[in-house]
Amino acid sequence: RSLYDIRGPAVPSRLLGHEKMIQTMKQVGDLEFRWAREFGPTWLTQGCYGEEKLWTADPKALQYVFHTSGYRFPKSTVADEIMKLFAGQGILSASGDNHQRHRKIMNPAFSAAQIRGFLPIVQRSAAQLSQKWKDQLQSSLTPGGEIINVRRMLARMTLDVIGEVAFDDQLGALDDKEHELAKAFERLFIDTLLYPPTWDLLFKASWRYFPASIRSLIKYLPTKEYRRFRTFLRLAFRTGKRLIEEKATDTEKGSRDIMSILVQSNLSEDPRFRLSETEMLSQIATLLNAGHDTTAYSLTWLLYELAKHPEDQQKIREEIATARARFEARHGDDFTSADLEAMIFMNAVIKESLRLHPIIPTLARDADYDDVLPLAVPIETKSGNIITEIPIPKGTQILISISTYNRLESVWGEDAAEWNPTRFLHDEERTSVGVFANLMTFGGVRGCIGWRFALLEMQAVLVELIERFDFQFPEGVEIIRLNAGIMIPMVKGKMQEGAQVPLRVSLLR
Ligand code: HEM
Repeated sequence: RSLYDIRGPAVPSRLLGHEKMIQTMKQVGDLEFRWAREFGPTWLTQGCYGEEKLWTADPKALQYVFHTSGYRFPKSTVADEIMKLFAGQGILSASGDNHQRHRKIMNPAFSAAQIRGFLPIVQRSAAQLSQKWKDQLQSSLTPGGEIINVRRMLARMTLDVIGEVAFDDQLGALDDKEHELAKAFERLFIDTLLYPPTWDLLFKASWRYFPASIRSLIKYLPTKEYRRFRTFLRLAFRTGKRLIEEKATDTEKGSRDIMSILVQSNLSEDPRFRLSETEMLSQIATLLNAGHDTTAYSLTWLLYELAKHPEDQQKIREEIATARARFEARHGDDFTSADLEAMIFMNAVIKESLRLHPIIPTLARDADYDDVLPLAVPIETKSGNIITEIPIPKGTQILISISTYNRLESVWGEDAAEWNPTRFLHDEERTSVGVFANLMTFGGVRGCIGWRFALLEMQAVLVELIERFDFQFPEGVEIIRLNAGIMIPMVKGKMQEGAQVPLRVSLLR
């Protein structure tokens, strides 16, 4: 027990350690923020069966785990198996050389030039969403706008967008209230990962002791959580099969969608390293999943913050108006990605929202070797020593608290817990585009492959919505942030209604 000297909160249960309290905490970050204040940005908790779990939000430790050490910190067994449950055998759950093989085949589809080409698709879908809200508001008899759960239509819009950019397919989720795939996504993580029962905590903690052959049976468990994952993946694979078949018969288009490039990239690969059919289907499930809900939730948090800060909303509107005037003089079709990039204040707002609301608040990694974790912020151990590095034996479970890192005063200043987009206007490094990659995913060998696209989508959708609508935060509503692996916004007291952010939306033009 080499970590015994690291301080951490008192253990509430010998069997469950801190696991139950962490999984049932009222809001994302509540416990971590408190523990980071008490122990510094690195501390120790106990998992089930007395396992040690090292938590860190330390900048140097994060840099080491995600960047310097390459593949030495693979995803934890539980994270890995959960990814398999909702995304099959794709890039999300591949590790080491296998991950490199997946990434090499996928990379060409995510180049900056390729992504820029998707802007008109995003702009079209954003305009379609905005038309829907406009119709609703124009037919409404309520003066002063309508209360709209912005999360719902944003999720449908981003699903349509990923359908078109990834597969050149019209999924039609915005137009169809009963859309099968959109509905299957709606509560997926709430039904499967939010507030896991005690038996499931104990069960998951045992996975790391099972051989892979036994773990491959997890998906067949007859409980409602695992059944839900199963039916979802079956639907995603069915959709994937349809998309692949349509692609096989549709030879004329010379499509530039992500999947077509991926297929070409796979075919030009040495046959020994090509993706198999199951891996290809898994990649489709992955793109459908990672490529839409993440952006939809991030956009939802953005509108939430802008509704709470009308002065910043107005500033963005003015920035867009100035850019629009310039652009009209130029007689372009619509804003280009360079125009979106040049909206300095809007981009600062996007960064600030991603910082305060990282939709993947924690990442779980295991040390694959005996190692030494370096720290930027020294911590005091139980025995009273001040240390700047922690020796960690192979197998150590490490939880990276992104939500805590994003609010560390040592990194962000005294107002780290507060909304202040101007923090990103001050220095060169913080205003650069690369900061987005860091804020979303920390980069490294397995950083988010879709961050450039997500950013483009957030920029284009925000421009469309802020130009046309005013967003206000309704009185008497409190939004809470729940952790279902992904951070879900819900209305306090109305959790049974699922993910939502209701805002008062009114039409500007
Ligand atoms: C605001 C939106 C997004 C956020 C916050 C986000 C966040 C993340 C994070 C934190 C990871 C790392 C997960 C881990 O290490 O366990 C990741 C990986 C990934 N993301 Fe995103 N993502 C977003 C949008 C997208 C989009 C739009 C796509 C696809 C079009 C995408 C595809 C992926 C893929 C394929 C991976 C796995 C990469 C790998 O393992 O090499 N993401 N994302």
